[in-house]
Amino acid sequence: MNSNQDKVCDLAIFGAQGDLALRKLFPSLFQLDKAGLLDAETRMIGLARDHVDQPGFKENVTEHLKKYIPADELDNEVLQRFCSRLQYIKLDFATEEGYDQLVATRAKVKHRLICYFATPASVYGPICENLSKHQLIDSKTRVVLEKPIGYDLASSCEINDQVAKYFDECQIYRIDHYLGKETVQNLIALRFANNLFGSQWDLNHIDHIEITVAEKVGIEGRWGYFDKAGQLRDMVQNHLLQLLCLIAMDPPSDLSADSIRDEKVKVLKALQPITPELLTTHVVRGQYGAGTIDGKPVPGYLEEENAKSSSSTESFVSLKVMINNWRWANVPFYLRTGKRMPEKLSQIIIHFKQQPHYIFAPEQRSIASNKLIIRLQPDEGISLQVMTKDQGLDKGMRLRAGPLQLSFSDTFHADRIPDAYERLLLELMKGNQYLFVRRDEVEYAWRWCDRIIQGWEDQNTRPQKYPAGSWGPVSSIAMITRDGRSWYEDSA
Ligand SMILES: NC(=O)C1=CN([C@@H]2O[C@H](COP(=O)(O)OP(=O)(O)OC[C@H]3O[C@@H](n4cnc5c(N)ncnc54)[C@H](OP(=O)(O)O)[C@@H]3O)[C@@H](O)[C@H]2O)C=CC1
Ligand SMILES: O=C1O[C@H](COP(=O)(O)O)[C@@H](O)[C@H](O)[C@H]1O
Repeated sequence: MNSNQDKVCDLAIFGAQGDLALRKLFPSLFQLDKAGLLDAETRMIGLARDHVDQPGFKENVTEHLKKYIPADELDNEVLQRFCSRLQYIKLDFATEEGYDQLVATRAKVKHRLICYFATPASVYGPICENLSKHQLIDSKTRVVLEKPIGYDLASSCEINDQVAKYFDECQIYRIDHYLGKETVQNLIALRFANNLFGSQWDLNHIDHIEITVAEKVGIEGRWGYFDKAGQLRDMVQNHLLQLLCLIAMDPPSDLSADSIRDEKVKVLKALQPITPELLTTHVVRGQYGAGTIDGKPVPGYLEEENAKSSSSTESFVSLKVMINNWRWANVPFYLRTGKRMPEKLSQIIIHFKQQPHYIFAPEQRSIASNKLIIRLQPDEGISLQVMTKDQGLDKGMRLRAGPLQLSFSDTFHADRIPDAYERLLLELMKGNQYLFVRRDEVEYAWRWCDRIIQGWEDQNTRPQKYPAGSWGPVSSIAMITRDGRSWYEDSA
C-alpha cells in the first residue's frame, strides 16, 4: 500500500444520529478538515436506524456543527467540503438489515475502513458479527470502542471477547477521552523531558499527590444511564485511573504504545486493594442534594429529570490510594471527582516534601513546601509554587509562596486548544494506539474498582449527602485531614 492510501479512510460512524456523534465527533472531524488534516478522499459514513435521506442527514450534521463550533471558525468552503464527504446509511446494528448498502459503498474503494462504535456497548458484538458476515473486515480494518466497556470486570471481558473474535488487539482503539486532552499529553513531556522533575519523582521527594476532577454539571438528562453506573464506574475506573497511571508510571523505554501501556499496567497491578476494612477510611462516597451553583438554585440528584425517589448511586467519590511499589511506597494519592461541585476543574497537585532541616519562622512552616500544579482544564497550564523572600525592608527573612507559571494559551499564543476528540480521531486515522487503552488496562482497572463496589454492596452503605455547589461530603475533608493534610483549595 502506498503512503497516500494509508492516510485515506472511510470512517463509518455507528450511531451517527446520537449525542456523541453530533456533539463531539462531527465537530472534531470538521476541525481536522479545516486544519487540512484529512485526506481529500476520506469519507464519513453515518449509520443509524432513523429514516433520513442524504440531504436530511447533512442538514442535521450541519445544524449541530453550527451549534457546537463558534461562528468565526465555521468556514463556508470547509463546510461544503466537509458535507461532501458525508453519506448516510440506514442500518439496524443488531440485525442484518442495511449492511449490504455498506458493502456497496465500499465496493469500488480499496482504502481502510474504520468503524467507530458510538453506540451502547451491548451492540458492539452484533455489529462485529455482521461486519464479518458481510466480509467488511480485513487486516487493515480498525474499530473504535467507546466507554464504558462493561459494567464490571465480567461484563467488560464479555464485550472484549466478542470484539476479539473478529479483531486483533492492534486493530482495537478503546477511547478514554482524557488521554486526548492537551495537558494530559503534557504529563509525559513534563515528566520525561525535564530532569528537574524526573529526578524528583518518587517517595524520597514527594509527600503526596492530589487528583481532582470536578464538574459543575449534574446528570444532564442521563439519569437512566448514570444511576446504573455512578461516579466510580463513570469517572474513576477510566479517567482518574488513567491520570494516576500517567503520573505514577515508571519511564517507558520509548514512546511506543506498548511501552507506555506496559508501564501503566504495572501501576494498576500495584494498586493497594481497597479491602472491606479500608473502605471507611480510604473511600468516601456522596450524593448531591439541592444547593446553589453560581448563585442559582439547582435540584438534588433525586429531583433531577427522570430520577427515581430513592437511589444509593454516588455522584461523588474521594479515595486514598496507595501504590505498593518501590517508587511510591507510603505516598498517598488522594483522588476525588464529583458532579455539581462549585466549579469545573481538573487538576493534579504534586506536593513535594519539605527540606529536611527548617530554618525559617516556625509559623510559616506549613507553606514551605513546593507544589507542582498541573491544570488540565480549564486554563490549561502548569504552575510551580516556590518559596521566595517576601519583599520589603521591614519583612526580614519572611517567606512568600509564589507561582512560576506556564499558561499554555498565553505562552504559546494558542488561539484554541483542540478538543480531545480531535487528537484522538487524528491518531486513530494515523494508526497510533498510544492514546488508546489496551484490554489489560481496562480489566485491571475494573478488578480494582469491583472490589470497592462489592464492599459497598456487602456493607449495605449509602452515600453521604452533600449540597450541590460544595466540594463533597465533609467526610471527604476528614479523610485527608486525618493524615495531617488538606485538599489544595482548602489550604490555598
Ligand atoms: N454522549 C457522550 O457525551 C458520551 C458517550 N459515550 C458513549 O458513546 C456511546 C454513544 O453514546 P450517545 O451518543 O450518548 O448515545 P445515543 O443514545 O445518543 O446515541 C446512540 C446512537 O446509536 C443508535 N442505535 C442504538 N442501537 C441501535 C441499533 N440496534 N440499530 C441502529 N442504531 C442504534 C441510536 O439510535 P436510536 O436513537 O434510534 O436509539 C443513536 O443514534 C455510548 O457507548 C456512550 O456510553 C462516552 C462518553 C461520552
Ligand atoms: O466520560 C465522561 O466524562 C464527562 C466529563 O468529561 P470532561 O471532558 O467534560 O471533563 C462526564 O461528564 C461524564 O459523566 C462521563 O461519562
